[in-house]
Amino acid sequence: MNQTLKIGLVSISDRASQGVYEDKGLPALRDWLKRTVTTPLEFEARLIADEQDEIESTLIDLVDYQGCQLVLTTGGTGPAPRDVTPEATLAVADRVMPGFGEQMRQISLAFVPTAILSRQVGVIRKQALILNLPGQPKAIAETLEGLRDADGQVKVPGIFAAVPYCLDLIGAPWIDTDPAVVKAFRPKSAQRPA
Ligand SMILES: Nc1ncnc2c1ncn2[C@@H]1O[C@H](COP(=O)(O)OP(=O)(O)OP(=O)(O)O)[C@@H](O)[C@H]1O
Ligand SMILES: Nc1nc2c(c(=O)[nH]1)N[C@H]1C(S)=C(S)[C@@H](COP(=O)(O)O)O[C@H]1N2
Repeated sequence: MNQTLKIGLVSISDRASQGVYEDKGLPALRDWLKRTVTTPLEFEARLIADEQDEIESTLIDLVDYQGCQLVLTTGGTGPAPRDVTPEATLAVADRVMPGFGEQMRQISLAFVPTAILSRQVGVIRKQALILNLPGQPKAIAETLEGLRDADGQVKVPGIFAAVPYCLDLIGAPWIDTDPAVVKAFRPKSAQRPA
């Protein structure tokens, strides 16, 4: 039996948190994960404003008190004065994982030239991997899943391909993915017999 992976989902948006528009971040994150991860999942979701203190306390609560092993944020990664998600994420980090931000910007350039405006970061805090995704709801699937050509061949791998092995290395529960969405990559030595 696979253990349940506990995932924190954080939508960071001034307007969605005030009810000016409907939040599409949390449903997009939840739907994508449900159709991709084939092992048991449990979610803790939060919708908050672009306030650095609130983002930091939410991340600390999800990791330290709720026991999440993976936390995905959406929103607040751009250059506008109220975009402070990367600062809050770095403030609670034990270690930075620069490859995630680099790869997300690389993937996103295949979709929009403004990809370089996202300052998104990936970090580890205690037992958890925390990843910032851009706020555009469509950017969630784009960055996690990557880009395919018309024949369905992967042109740019999404970052989620590296998440299962990263979770193994930090002691989180084993997860499997549907290869039709994302093929998880693990080195041979880390694979389980089929
Ligand atoms: N949680 C969300 N739900 C629905 N749409 C969103 C959400 N977050 C962002 N968007 C959409 O993506 C666009 C770009 O996102 P961005 O994070 O830059 O928003 P913003 O301009 O900082 O505003 P806000 O923080 O009020 O959402 C927004 O203008 C909005 O159309
Ligand atoms: N995959 C993807 N990445 C993207 C985008 C997008 O639409 N798709 N939008 C870009 C834009 S326009 C901005 S300003 C930055 C930061 O967005 P955020 O402030 O909503 O996090 O993400 C960028 N990265």
